[in-house]
Amino acid sequence: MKILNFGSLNIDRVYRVPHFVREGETLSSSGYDVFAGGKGLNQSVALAKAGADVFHAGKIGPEGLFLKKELADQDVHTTFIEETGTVTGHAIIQVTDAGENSILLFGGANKEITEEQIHRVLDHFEAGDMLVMQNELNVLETVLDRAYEKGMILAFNPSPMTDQLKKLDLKKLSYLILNELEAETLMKEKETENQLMKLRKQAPELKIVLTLGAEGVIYEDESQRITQQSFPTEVVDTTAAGDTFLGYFLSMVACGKRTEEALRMASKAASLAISREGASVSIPFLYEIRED
Ligand SMILES: Nc1ncnc2c1ncn2[C@@H]1O[C@H](COP(=O)(O)OP(=O)(O)OP(=O)(O)O)[C@@H](O)[C@H]1O
Repeated sequence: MKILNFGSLNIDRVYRVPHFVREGETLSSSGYDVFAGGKGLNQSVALAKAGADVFHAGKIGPEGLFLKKELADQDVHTTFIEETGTVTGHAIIQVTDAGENSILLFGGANKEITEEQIHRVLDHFEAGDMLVMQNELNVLETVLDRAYEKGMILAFNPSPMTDQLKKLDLKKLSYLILNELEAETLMKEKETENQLMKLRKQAPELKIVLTLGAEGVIYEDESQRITQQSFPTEVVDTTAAGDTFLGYFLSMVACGKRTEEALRMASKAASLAISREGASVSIPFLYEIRED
């Protein structure tokens, strides 16, 4: 099965800080690094490192060419990444000594995807292929609709969460992969059980993957619920924990693994990513998480 990830490509500028900058405060950073990032890029890297045949579609500006190379180096197909004259999407990331992160995003070229590009890309995919999307492009619904019409399997990660997503038709999706905060905002509901109930009511056949940070993950479809505990680790940098989880989970699903196994592998991979600094560079390879 081919996986198309129509997603964001960002330059991550990571600053190490004692605490997040407060209103009116000028704070010195004790460290600075530049990484390839963006939820889209991270998820493509995770999918590829987990062994999937993944094609990334998106847009970059002139200073973002290295992002394409980084993806190609990880065996992600990059022919559907187009170049434009505007600034590449980028993120200013603060990472505290406690491993927490806060992120300021500028969409740049990620917000310039055209209808023509969508057509050009989707022409190369067919029924049974998987589409993965996050919420960092300007064209979410158009891509989802076209891919749905083609009979592709739709996996969506409502991140970052916006009001527009509350109107999304969840019935078209096969997989909804989200964290606690996203579930709370999307369903306007604090309790996990109520969130799941509301989601199921809106989309009875949806496969829900609700990640709960250190508490693990709940998977639910129309016939079963599976819970998977997280693998305890030293928290160094939580950036890309969710992206690592998603990439590993979907890659395992795409290659026919049982859901329990996919959840376990994804949790292990996310735990390892958290124990390392950075975003895409922290995502482990399959051999690192294979069980003896
Ligand atoms: N402290 C932790 N220890 C071990 N595993 C963790 C921890 N935090 C997260 N994980 C693993 O990563 C998965 C995804 O985490 P989480 O629910 O925080 O996603 P997220 O909020 O999308 O992540 P992020 O935005 O930080 O990338 C969890 O289901 C769990 O398996």
